[in-house]
Amino acid sequence: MASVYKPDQARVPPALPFPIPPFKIALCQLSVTADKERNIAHARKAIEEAAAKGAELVLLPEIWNSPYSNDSFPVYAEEIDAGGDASPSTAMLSEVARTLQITIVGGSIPERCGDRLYNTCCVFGKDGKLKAKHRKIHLFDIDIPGKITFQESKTLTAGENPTIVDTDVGRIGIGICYDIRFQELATVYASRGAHLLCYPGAFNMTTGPLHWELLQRARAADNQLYVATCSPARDTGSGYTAWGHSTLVGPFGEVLATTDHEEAVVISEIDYSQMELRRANLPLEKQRRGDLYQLVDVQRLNSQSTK
Ligand SMILES: O=C(O)CCC(=O)C(=O)O
Repeated sequence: MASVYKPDQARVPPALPFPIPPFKIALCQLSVTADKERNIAHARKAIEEAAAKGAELVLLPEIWNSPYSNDSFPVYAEEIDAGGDASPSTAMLSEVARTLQITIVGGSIPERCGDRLYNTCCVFGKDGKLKAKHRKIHLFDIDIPGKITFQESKTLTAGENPTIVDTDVGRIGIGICYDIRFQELATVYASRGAHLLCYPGAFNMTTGPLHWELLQRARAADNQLYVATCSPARDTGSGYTAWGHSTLVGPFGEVLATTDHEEAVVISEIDYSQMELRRANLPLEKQRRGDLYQLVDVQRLNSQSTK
C-alpha cells in the first residue's frame, strides 16, 4: 500500500547531518569574454586566489565560460557526462577542487546532452568527484518592453529535478538565477535540511537593482538559512549587461558580504550555529499552521508512493 505523505513531518527542522565548524566561502565574480580558453584559465586563477585566502567553498557565476546569449549557448556547450576533452570547463573544476582540497559549486555552463542544451551547475567535492549536477529548472523567459526581453527557451531545455547535495561544507540546495524567484523550491530545500542555498545568477540592469538582493534576503529570512549568489562582473560592451553584486546573506536575512559590479573575489564566513540560534529565537517551524496550508514536496511524494 502506498504510504501517506505527511508534509508537516517533512518540515520538522532537521539536525545538522554532522558538526561543521565555521568556514570561509568565496564568491568569484568573474569577467567573462568570448574566449573560452581564457575564461577557463581565468576562473582557475580566481579559485586559486580564493583557496589561498582560506576559502573551503568556492561559488562561481552563472554561464562563466561563455557569453550569455542564445547564439553562444550551442557554440560553447560541453558534454559534461562525457567528461575529459568533451568538457574542459568541468575538467578544470574537478582538477582544481582535488588539488586544492575544496568544494566547488561551479556556477553554470551551457551543457549539451543528445540534441538538448541545458544551463547546468556542477558541484565538485574535495576529492574532485562530481557530487551533483543541477539543470536550471525555471528558464529565463521574460519580456519587459523597452527594458529587457530574453527567451532562454529558444535554445535551452528546463531541468526536471531540484538538486540538494551533502558536501564537507554542509547540505547545499542549488538553483540557477531565475530559479531564485520561485520560493517553493527554496522551501523544499529547507524542508530537506539545507543549510545553504547557492544561486549562480546573472541578473540585469532592470531587475537587478530592485530584485536581486530582495530575493536573496527573502529566501534566507523565510527559511532561516544561508543564501549565496554569484554573478559575472559587468561588461557594458557585451550583449547582456549583468548586475553583479554577488552576495552572502545570513539566516536572519542580513547581508554578510557583497560587492558592486567589478571583478572581485568576495570572502566571508559561514557559521551554521547562527542558523540554530535564529531558529531558536524565531521558532517559525513550530508556529507554521499546517492545518491551514501545507508545502507539498512532489518529488518526495512520488518517491513515497512508489515504495
Ligand atoms: O529573474 C531575473 O530578473 C533575471 C534572471 C536571469 O537573468 C536568468 O535567469 O538568467
